[in-house]
Amino acid sequence: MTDSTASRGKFISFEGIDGAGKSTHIAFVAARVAAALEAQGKRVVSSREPGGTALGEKLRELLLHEKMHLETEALLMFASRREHIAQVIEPGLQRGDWVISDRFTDASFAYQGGGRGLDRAKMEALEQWVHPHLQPDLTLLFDVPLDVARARLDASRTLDKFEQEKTDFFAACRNEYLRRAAQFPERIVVIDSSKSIAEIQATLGGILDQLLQVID
Ligand SMILES: Nc1ncnc2c1ncn2[C@@H]1O[C@H](COP(=O)(O)OP(=O)(O)O)[C@@H](O)[C@H]1O
Ligand SMILES: Cc1cn([C@H]2C[C@H](O)[C@@H](COP(=O)(O)OP(=O)(O)O)O2)c(=O)[nH]c1=O
Repeated sequence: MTDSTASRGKFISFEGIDGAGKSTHIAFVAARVAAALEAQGKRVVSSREPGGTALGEKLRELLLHEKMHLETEALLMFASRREHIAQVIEPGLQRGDWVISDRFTDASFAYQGGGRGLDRAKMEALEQWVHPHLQPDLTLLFDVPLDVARARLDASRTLDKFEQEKTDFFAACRNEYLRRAAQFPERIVVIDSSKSIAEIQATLGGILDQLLQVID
């Protein structure tokens, strides 16, 4: 938990390697939470990283399409995040709204740390600098075997810079995500995303019911 005051909203992040099915489930979760919050006059704020603010979306465009030094990439991810926290996440949580973010810092550990090999100590320093007192209340980690993710990606869209990476890269990202899930089991819930969309939604419904009990 990030805060003990009753009126503060909750922060949920979505994570997983590209093609795991994360985007497919965000609208479902947002609608479910919004329906539960309506009676209190609270809202769901859906956002994403990199991005989520006007500046962050410009950084996203660069990050997803330009080649750059690994450390530049990590710094820009955290620059986008800093803006996102200041403009969207913290104000939303303080209003009592629930904030749902398509990716947060676990993605930097997975992609820049695991995938690209940036020293974990540097990632931890950035995390401490940018959000020393903020963590998601819940992180949903959509996990699938690499071949399943690749087949889904190839069938669904034109690939960006990250999505064009090779199997080894995604294997390292996935390992780092799973390492983080083992390190923070109270925050990160691993969802078996090789199941059908209906089965996954049933699992998500159960997880949300538990989290939503706190506002009943
Ligand atoms: N559980 C699932 N079973 C079958 N196909 C899925 C499942 N989840 C997602 N997909 C499909 O896989 C593709 C990639 O899903 P998406 O949600 O965009 O992944 P991500 O956001 O994790 O990159 C989409 O075409 C989506 O419809
Ligand atoms: C937030 C974040 C994203 N990324 C990468 C992961 C994704 O490949 C990409 C964009 O994420 P995403 O929005 O999930 O892509 P899409 O809209 O195509 O589903 O940015 C990082 O490398 N580090 C980060 O810190």
